[in-house]
Amino acid sequence: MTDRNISTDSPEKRAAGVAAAGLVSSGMVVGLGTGSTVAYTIKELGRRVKEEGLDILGVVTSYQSEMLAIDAGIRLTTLSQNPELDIAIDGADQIDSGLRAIKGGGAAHTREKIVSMSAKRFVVVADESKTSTQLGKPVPVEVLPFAKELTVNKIRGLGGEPELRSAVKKDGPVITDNGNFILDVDFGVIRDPEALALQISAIPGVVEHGIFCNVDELYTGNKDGSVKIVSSQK
Ligand SMILES: O=C[C@H](O)[C@H](O)[C@H](O)COP(=O)(O)O
Repeated sequence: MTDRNISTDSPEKRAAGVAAAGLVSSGMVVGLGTGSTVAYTIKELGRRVKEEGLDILGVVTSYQSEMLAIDAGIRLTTLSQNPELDIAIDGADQIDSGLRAIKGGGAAHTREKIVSMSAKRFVVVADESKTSTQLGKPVPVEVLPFAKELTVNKIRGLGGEPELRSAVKKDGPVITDNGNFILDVDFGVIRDPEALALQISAIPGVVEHGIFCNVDELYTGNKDGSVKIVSSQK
């Protein structure tokens, strides 16, 4: 389990998050992801708004990124007002050598996917621990509470072992920002992420899963402050 605390300092996450903020310039509409790595991007964008007069609009992906962006002084807009974003920047829980990612460790992947798919360019920021040759972490799947039993059975039919995500400081399940449940599904090593993504999406009651096949660039931060940039071959 990675540290999700946005107050704990991490040089690797900071290096990646701050470097990716450098892709943003005045006039852009920017998708602001969720989590402890992109929190550095949001804070850096806020610093540039205050100190350099950077003029941007942000579209948030969760209550967490909304609160951070407001604290940072970033003006916000909505997808209804700005359906096409110039760039979206976000973290990941795992990312493979083909830039396929698993997201949703913070249960925000549904809005994150909508925002990333609305952007001309989708950049993931991560520390080295997130990179892997193949995906194999549990896949978060947001499901309608009404459909829990059906989705659990159908996911088992795909070879996955689902576990209802429990809340830490509340009795019972995690309730997402959209009012739904999260199933964390262990599929073992995922040999064909694109195919699995389509199969999960086809289950009635699934709102969205955490497999992302639309990453354009990956910024990986290292402890020495250096950042490795990899672009998709698409
Ligand atoms: O739901 C949460 C998101 O997908 C996060 O972007 C992901 O879990 C990575 O978070 P962190 O940067 O804190 O590891």
